[in-house]
Amino acid sequence: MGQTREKKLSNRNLKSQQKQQTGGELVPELPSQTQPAIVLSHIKHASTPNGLPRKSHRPFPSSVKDFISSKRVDTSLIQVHDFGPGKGLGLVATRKIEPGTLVLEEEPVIRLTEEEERDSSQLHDLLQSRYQCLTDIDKAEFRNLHDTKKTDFSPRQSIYWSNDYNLKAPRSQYGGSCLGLKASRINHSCTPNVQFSFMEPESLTSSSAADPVSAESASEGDDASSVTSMDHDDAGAPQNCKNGVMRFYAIRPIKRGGEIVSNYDSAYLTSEQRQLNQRVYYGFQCDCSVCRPDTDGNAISDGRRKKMIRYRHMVKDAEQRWRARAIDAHPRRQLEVTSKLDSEHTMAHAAYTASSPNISLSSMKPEISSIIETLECLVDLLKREGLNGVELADVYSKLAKWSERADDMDAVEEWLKKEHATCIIAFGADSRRVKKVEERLDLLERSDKGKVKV
Ligand SMILES: C[S@@+](CC[C@H](N)C(=O)[O-])C[C@H]1O[C@@H](n2cnc3c(N)ncnc32)[C@H](O)[C@@H]1O
Repeated sequence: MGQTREKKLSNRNLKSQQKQQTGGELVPELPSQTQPAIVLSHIKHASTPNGLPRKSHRPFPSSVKDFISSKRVDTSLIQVHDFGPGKGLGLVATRKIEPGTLVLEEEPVIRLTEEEERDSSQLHDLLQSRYQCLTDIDKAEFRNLHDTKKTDFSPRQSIYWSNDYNLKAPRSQYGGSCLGLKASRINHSCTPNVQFSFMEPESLTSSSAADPVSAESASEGDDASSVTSMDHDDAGAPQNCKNGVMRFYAIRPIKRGGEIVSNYDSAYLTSEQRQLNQRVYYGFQCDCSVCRPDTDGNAISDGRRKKMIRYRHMVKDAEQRWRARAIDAHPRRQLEVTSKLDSEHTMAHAAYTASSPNISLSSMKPEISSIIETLECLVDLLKREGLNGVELADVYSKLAKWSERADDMDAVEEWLKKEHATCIIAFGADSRRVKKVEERLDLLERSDKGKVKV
């Protein structure tokens, strides 16, 4: 059934969607080096390491160490390559890598919570003290990392902000950022072939060692975030093992010698917007296949991205209208299957029920169908752009939610299954997001595809 529907969806005429209204954001943007690079001077690299960067000798907190060793990441899959002046070092595949392969997993050597990041007066001292805790080998590796020479910052901070990954997510208790010595060598592409995710340390000790939902899905329809594409587990407080684990899963086939690339920014930007961000924040000009100006690839991709942005706005607007109506009509009576597990968002997800006196399903059906079609078009565009990671998973999640609103429980199951398959590839079968989708599928099964009363 899935195949047939998928085919049907991808053949839909996109034109009708273009006429619809626009709105806000959908997917939280990806890993990011968030601080602006004001001036870029010549970047001096460490001499090219032979093979992978040296293994960190920093003692891992035990649960992190056990977790990482239990994953058996094949560290021979990637090696450092020098791309020369400008781009500098990067990671390349030593052999063909299939989607769903865990390409890199490491504990960040430095982690800052959002609260720590906020206090700029303390940041210099804080980073200095975190740096001082590193082993001599890690200190040397840190000093050799790429430095965009951010003029407003001390040298340590400049290196940190040139290489950190943003961990902000709507439901993350800690947020902030982190820096991994190996992950820092991953270059950017607007069509990434790996998906970044992050596991808070407490999730590593639980039986379902897991990670979180993406910032996008964590907000379930609250598309305001622009922090993209993370799997983020944030329950409980980091105590003994405070740094968590960074993971990068292949989301597209990577050929032998192919570069490992992640997206530093949102996928929902035109090439002009991306280039501006890259210049201002990261100090480079991307020359990936969809960025090279005056090429067919660039023009086609830009056309798709513009539609993606518009459709995402349409969905966000519809979500806001839905919530406003649902909360007015019936604040707490029912949770949707697709969001039942997001207890924090109970109010926000209170939705239409047949018993609701103020909303009639029939009056909303045309709007619901239109949003479902818009989301289906978004799936098609994301696939054409090769954006097979969190962006795709998040749109499947929304399709399940809107299908439930349409009372089409067969479709809910179908979309949840697609989200499940996508998340296994992008975040790993043991990820928290995969577990959450499995719980939703179980719930659906148990409720015999009916709605679940709270
Ligand atoms: C996190 S570092 C990545 C590793 C870095 N190339 C190195 O030598 O360590 C980010 C920096 O790498 C360079 N970079 C990353 N992606 C690039 C791309 N697609 N094209 C050109 N330079 C890139 C930029 O200088 C950017 O500020």
